[in-house]
Amino acid sequence: MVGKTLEKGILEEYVRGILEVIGEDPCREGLLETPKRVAKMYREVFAGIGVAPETALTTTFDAEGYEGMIVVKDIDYYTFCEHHLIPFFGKVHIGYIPDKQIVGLSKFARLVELTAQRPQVQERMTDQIAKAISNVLQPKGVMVKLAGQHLCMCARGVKKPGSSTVTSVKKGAFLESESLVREFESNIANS
Ligand SMILES: Nc1nc2c(ncn2[C@@H]2O[C@H](COP(=O)(O)OP(=O)(O)OP(=O)(O)O)[C@@H](O)[C@H]2O)c(=O)[nH]1
Ligand SMILES: [Zn+2]
Repeated sequence: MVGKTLEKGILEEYVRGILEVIGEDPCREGLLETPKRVAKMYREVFAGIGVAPETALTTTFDAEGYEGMIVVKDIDYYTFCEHHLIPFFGKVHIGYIPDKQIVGLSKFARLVELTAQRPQVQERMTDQIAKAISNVLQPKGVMVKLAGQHLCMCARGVKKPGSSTVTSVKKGAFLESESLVREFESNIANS
């Protein structure tokens, strides 16, 4: 984890260095506390590095024969693009069909948070969420969809603020049944 591998003060020094090389004066009043704040922020937003996504999925219950689809949608996420270290953010939608186990609903939001707390690409984050659910619950099927706005495409570079990226991963029954995919899509479209 970030806090463990970085000696105290090193991150602050690096941030001060960046301020210097971009032509700023790290000693001016407005920037004096900035290295400390940025170091604190990095410890917070990258706290998931080295932590297995599966660890978010505690508190499982017996499915008690429930055979329907469970959809948790519109889970907000904010993460950092690993190419530019600026945010991308959006919504996660998760659907699964349990076999023997279900999980506490809030744990999906915890799973999303944990996968977001590391430098990411949207495809990998989608995959990590689907794999963790698959590994822990061994459901009949799972589908995960992410919508993302990448500041590296909006605020710099190609500068296309309206663009968004959609990624999805299907496992098990969702790979075999178009109607399950349609049910998932219609659940996330309707509120
Ligand atoms: N597939 C994928 N690409 C991403 C993601 N986040 C950022 N990228 C892309 O990563 C690429 C990095 O391209 P490079 O050519 O190495 O970097 P760059 O010169 O800064 O590229 P531009 O963004 O085109 O200015 C860019 O095309 C980004 O749009 C992501 O989550 N998934
Ligand atoms: Zn980027």
